[in-house]
Amino acid sequence: MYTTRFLDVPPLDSVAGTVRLPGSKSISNRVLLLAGLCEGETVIDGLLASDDTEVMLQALAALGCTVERSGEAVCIRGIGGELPVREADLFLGNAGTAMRPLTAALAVLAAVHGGAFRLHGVARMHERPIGDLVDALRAIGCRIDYEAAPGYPPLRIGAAPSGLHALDAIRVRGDVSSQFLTALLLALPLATAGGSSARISVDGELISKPYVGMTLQLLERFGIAVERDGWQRFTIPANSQYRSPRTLRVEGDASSASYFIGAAAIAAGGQPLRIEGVGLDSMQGDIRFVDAARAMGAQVDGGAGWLEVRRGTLPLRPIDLDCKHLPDAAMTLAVLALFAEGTSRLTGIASWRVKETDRIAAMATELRRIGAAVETTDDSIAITPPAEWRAGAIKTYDDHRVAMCFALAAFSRCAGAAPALPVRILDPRCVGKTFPDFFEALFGVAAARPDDIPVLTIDGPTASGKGTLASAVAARLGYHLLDSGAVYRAAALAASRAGVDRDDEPALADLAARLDLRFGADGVWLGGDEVGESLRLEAIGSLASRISAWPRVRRALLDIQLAFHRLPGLVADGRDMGTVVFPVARLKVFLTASAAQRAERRYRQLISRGISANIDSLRADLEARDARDQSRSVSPSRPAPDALLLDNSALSIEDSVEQVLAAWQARTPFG
Ligand SMILES: Nc1ncnc2c1ncn2[C@@H]1O[C@H](COP(=O)(O)OP(=O)(O)O)[C@@H](O)[C@H]1O
Ligand SMILES: Nc1ccn([C@H]2C[C@H](O)[C@@H](COP(=O)(O)OP(=O)(O)O)O2)c(=O)n1
Repeated sequence: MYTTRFLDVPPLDSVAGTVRLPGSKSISNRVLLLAGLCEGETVIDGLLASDDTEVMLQALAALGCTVERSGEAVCIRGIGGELPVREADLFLGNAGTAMRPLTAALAVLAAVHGGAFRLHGVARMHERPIGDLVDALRAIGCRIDYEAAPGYPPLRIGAAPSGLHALDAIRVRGDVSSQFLTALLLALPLATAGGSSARISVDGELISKPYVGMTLQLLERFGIAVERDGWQRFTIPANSQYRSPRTLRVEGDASSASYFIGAAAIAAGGQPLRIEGVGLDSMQGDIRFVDAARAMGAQVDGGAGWLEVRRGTLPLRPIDLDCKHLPDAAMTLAVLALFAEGTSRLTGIASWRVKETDRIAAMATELRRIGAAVETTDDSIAITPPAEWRAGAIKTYDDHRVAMCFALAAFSRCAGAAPALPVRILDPRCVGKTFPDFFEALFGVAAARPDDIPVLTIDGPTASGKGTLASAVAARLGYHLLDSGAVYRAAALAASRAGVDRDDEPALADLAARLDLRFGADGVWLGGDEVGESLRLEAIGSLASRISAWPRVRRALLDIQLAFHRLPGLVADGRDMGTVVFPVARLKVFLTASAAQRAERRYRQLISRGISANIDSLRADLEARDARDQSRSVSPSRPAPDALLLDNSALSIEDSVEQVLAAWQARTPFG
């Protein structure tokens, strides 16, 4: 997951390959609650790992459920209609799918068993209405108090003074959020233990019916057969009891699929994009996004648990659609509208106003930012594609779906934008709510023209701070990091281990060409050995300096270095990054510091690692190395003509990082 302040998605051209979707958030949190309420163990496979499921898991654990994780599966031992923990303070983040059902379940449990619970979340959660659900629960005798603003969390739930009653005449509004009805359906089986059935009537037209359909299907899996009269009346039979299905697999998230269906509908690429985890048999309403994408021009095939999508008509056909049944995936349609020939209109989206943010306002603002003409009403949005695309820094409002759908704006070339533009996604971490690895998954299947994948190079002499600066800058930009010195050092280490003479160019080049080198989060691996520490030895640095003077060695190591040039971008440090390996780099920094400073830094670095060192010999060594690196015939260490020269002798690390980031920012269109 990207936790940077922003992520620049370069102009993207095509998609290909296979993407596996994370589990559906809606199914995951419903199943977790049901597993938590029933007796015995339920093993849930394919559960979404995200912020929203995490708060649900923590709440269940706090309420006395046993939660065991093993790999992809989670095993829940439920409380079986009892209430082992009678007091808890539950933080539920911004997860509506946790707040609403837990409110209903705890209100009913506390009414039956007694107890005191506090439910709260982030600031935005305290702005999301829950009054209609609370009213329905109060009407059957539950005790729920508002801690602050009436109608909104935080909530305090307590024992019911006179028990539950009027179970046969429960009323709930269905036209604001279907989550209220879902919450009641999930929780009310608990209220039927005393021998009465529970009957719920829906006031107003029920929105998001497919989500309620999903709730009913999942209840059935847990042994609860709800009788349904159209979408207005629901009856839960007396003495209903949750029965664990023992094992259950969560479908991939159909809303998450929409970003990839959308990408494949607009991107070039002869092959279809395969999407696994959700298919045409899905129980999720948002699978109907497939019909909308087809109507706009996409070619979609599919079966049970899979989809294959390719571009059909482009520009897309504009769409005029009532989106009541697919409120979440409809946001993706709003961005696809940028690729249509004419104005698209999405109606029936009043529920957008009470989601993670006011989504109608957010989408309108951000679509306009990249050049679209947008008109909105209380429950609709109309989008006309940009006459001229603009590079936009997209605000995401702590809303995962805003972040994910706007990533599609990076395909602007497919809509004819010239030049093609990158898109900046602010606070990309918000995708953690439902799809923590969304951007990684996108970069795994999307391709960009090499010239569009940005590179920032940092060259300079030894101990000037290249590595420190490069890794800090890469971390701030969310880019890959190439420590090319480590590649030369690895070749030197391999040569030293194999006993190859430092002057035997053909043997060294042969060894370099076969180097089995892997850089991973778990260290640097040469063959089966982790060699991170060994590479830093001064003797290996010196040998690297010597063997790196051989042209054939340099050539043999080129591909390893070029392979780092991947989406979303690269920061590369070394001697010839800007001059030879990445001459097209957007920013080339040549970093220097006085020899005295550098010797001092290296000395401190070695001492802090418990390696003894002598400052005078270090200085002599580094001066000899500088001379060799600068004077060799191929790729000598020197600044590129267009390099930014930065002497950091008198700068702190943070100051150097800020200076380089400022120079980088000035070279982006987001300035
Ligand atoms: N601007 C700076 N000011 C002070 N110390 C620095 C600065 N940049 C780097 N250092 C320190 O100098 C040492 C050598 O830096 P390193 O990044 O390993 O250099 P290089 O990759 O150029 O050989 C590190 O211990 C680092 O913390
Ligand atoms: N792009 C590069 C990177 C390193 N080298 C050579 C020259 C250097 O003396 C050695 C070791 O590089 P490294 O950057 O790890 O060395 P320092 O950390 O600066 O001491 O490799 C090179 O020739 N070209």
